[in-house]
Amino acid sequence: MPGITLPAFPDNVPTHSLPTIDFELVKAGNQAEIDHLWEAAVTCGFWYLKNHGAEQEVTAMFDLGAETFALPLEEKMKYEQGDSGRSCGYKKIGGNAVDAAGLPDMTEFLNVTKDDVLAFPEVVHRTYPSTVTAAIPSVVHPFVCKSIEVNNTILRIFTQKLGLPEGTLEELHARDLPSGSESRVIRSPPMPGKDTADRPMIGSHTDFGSLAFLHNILGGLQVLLPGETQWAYVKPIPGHAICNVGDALTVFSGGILKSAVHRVVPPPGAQGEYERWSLVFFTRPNNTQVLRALVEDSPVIMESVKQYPEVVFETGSTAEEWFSRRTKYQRLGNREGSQSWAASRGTEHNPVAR
Ligand SMILES: O=C(O)CCC(=O)C(=O)O
Ligand SMILES: [Fe+2]
Repeated sequence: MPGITLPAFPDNVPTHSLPTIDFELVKAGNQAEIDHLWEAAVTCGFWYLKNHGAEQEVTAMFDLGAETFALPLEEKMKYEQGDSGRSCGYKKIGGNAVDAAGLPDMTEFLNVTKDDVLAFPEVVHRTYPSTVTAAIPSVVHPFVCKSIEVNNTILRIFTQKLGLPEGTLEELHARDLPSGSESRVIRSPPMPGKDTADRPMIGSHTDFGSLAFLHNILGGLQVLLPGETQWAYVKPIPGHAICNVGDALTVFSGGILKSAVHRVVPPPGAQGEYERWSLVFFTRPNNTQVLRALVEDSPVIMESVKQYPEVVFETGSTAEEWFSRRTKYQRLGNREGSQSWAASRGTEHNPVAR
């Protein structure tokens, strides 16, 4: 729970030493830091981001999450995301599978779309619990705007580094066009002494969209970096966000940007005695954008695609269809066997993304 003293992250578990990028330097155009960011994105697909300037907005979102998750389950269920493939709204603990066998997840989610927040009080996709509605202007809107600023700065750099015409990735993630971009607050109950491999709380996955701007307090996030076979934790560092590349950027870039597989397991050591909270802003492409490598727009991407003849970068899916399919088949309400898990997969099978 935010605001109380928590045990330290243990020093005897395998932990990634991810690169740390200074957002202030990146924003100011510091070439060495921009190169550092690029290196992280094309190797690990994960990095820490410091000096992002969103601390206050993050704290306010955690408070809103605590207020909302404290509502009676019956009230929260009035805003359930449902089985149609729509992500926005509430997801109860156990609503999703974490593996092909259909083991239920151990997290509750509150997903609020960028479109509903920016258009408020107009409703674009759906309504939310009263706590959220009351806080959209003062809490959710500032968090969404800060997150968009951070992620769009990164997209601008990727556009340049990929040799794409100016504005390309920013236009594919337009602030004012409908998309699956959303903020997510996550809470998991304490799980003391659980064997981590047996009991993921969020199953192994690649992110469905383009970029995640993640804030977590306790450990539990584990990443399988490209080319590695051993899971290792990402240790939360106060004031540092964790950023990662999702499937859509891997596809647009013809495999240059890496969408790494990750999962959430119970917090390690004494941290397992506590509730785990995290907050994410996901930037996802415009709904109508087809997910395919941008080969016509960049010789660098064209070359990359040629290097991976076994990988299909023509998904034949719009961003909306991709997102909806993955969301839908994770839901236990849609489960018909292990093929449902397979239907929820993105680039996890893809040797470039791994
Ligand atoms: O809670 C975390 O640390 C990660 C959550 C995550 O990977 C997701 O929601 O996609
Ligand atoms: Fe994720």
